Amino acid sequence: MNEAEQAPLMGYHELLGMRVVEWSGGVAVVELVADKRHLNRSGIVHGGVLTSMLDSALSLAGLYCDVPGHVRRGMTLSLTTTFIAPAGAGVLRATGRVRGGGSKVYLANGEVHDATGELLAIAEGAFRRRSGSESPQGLPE
Ligand SMILES: CC(C)(COP(=O)(O)OP(=O)(O)OC[C@H]1O[C@@H](n2cnc3c(N)ncnc32)[C@H](O)[C@@H]1OP(=O)(O)O)[C@@H](O)C(=O)NCCC(=O)NCCSC(=O)Cc1ccccc1
Repeated sequence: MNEAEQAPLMGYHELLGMRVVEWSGGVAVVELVADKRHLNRSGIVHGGVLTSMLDSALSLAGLYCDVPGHVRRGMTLSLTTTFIAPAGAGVLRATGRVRGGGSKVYLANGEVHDATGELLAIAEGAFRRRSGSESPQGLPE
């Protein structure tokens, strides 16, 4: 991915500080540098931050578009997150992979690791592509 492609994809990404750092057909990787704004009262990263990262990585894994100027859009139907270990401030990395599905609905799973490689959370979900976003060519932005 080039630098332009790493720009925040949407206002919510910008708000949380998420960046898409890898994206190809069936796989997406989202990173966030957690600081004190992402922590809960116990001083660990709020589970909603990890869930947001997983929602983005898993959904984007099924929305990769290989045509410049085109985009594929989708929505989350369900997402289940399991929190494995507490996360501190620092680099967090969520990876999502498409595991199956059809032209509209797809199933994905993935996980969040910290910079040491510790597994923090896992998730699986169901997602739906918008009409016109079924093929990798997508639609004009
Ligand atoms: C849509 C459906 C799953 C029903 O499906 P069907 O039986 O097929 O029903 P139907 O034939 O009536 O067509 C439905 C029409 O409804 C529209 N539309 C509805 N919702 C949205 C929407 N959110 N965004 C855009 N459009 C939406 C849409 O135009 C569609 O028409 P289309 O054919 O595409 O042009 C229903 O249960 C529902 O609305 N669930 C709520 C889903 C939801 O809000 N999820 C949470 C937010 S997702 C998120 O933030 C995570 C994320 C991060 C990064 C990247 C990507 C995602």
